Amino acid sequence: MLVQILGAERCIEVGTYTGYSSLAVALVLPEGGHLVACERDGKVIEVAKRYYDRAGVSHKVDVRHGLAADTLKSLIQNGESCRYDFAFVDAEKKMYQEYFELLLQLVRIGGLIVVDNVLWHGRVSDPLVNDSKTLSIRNFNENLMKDNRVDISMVPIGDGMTICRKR
Ligand SMILES: C[S@@+](CC[C@H](N)C(=O)[O-])C[C@H]1O[C@@H](n2cnc3c(N)ncnc32)[C@H](O)[C@@H]1O
Repeated sequence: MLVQILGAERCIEVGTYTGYSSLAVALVLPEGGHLVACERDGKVIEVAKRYYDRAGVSHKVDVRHGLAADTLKSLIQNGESCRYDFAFVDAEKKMYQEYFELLLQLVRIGGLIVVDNVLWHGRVSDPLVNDSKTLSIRNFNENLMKDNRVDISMVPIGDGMTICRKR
């Protein structure tokens, strides 16, 4: 829905797994739309590709096998800064701040970066839970609150999702 409301044509997904959320994006992209799907696990990529084929959206999805941060850096190096409308982050939790910094370069002003699992099953608000993933997401959330490069809205449904709009 966010992709449709935004009229997005160029999107990025960080963490694709078997393709559920990327398929949701690809299905609402216009025919000439483009989704870069970042995934490190070759086996799940094969599953995702089967679903893209079955849904008739393979021509819209550019699957990049490898570490997502490397893929995002290569997009920046290829001159694609500010050329994306929408990004969805759903991969390695300890890397959220780094993904966000890279995506902030790739997304245009007014574009969205949507970050999944920001409540981390409630652990971020429990001071007794201090494992490394929880700390990373908690710090990421705290940084985002003070970040004047974006407007944010934390949506407390499911495992929590923060919508960030680049200023
Ligand atoms: C929660 S799943 C993604 C689910 C998917 N977005 C969906 O909703 O259908 C997270 C995925 O991120 C991938 N992943 C984790 N760390 C990664 C990294 N550093 N680079 C690329 N992919 C990564 C995992 O292999 C896994 O498939």
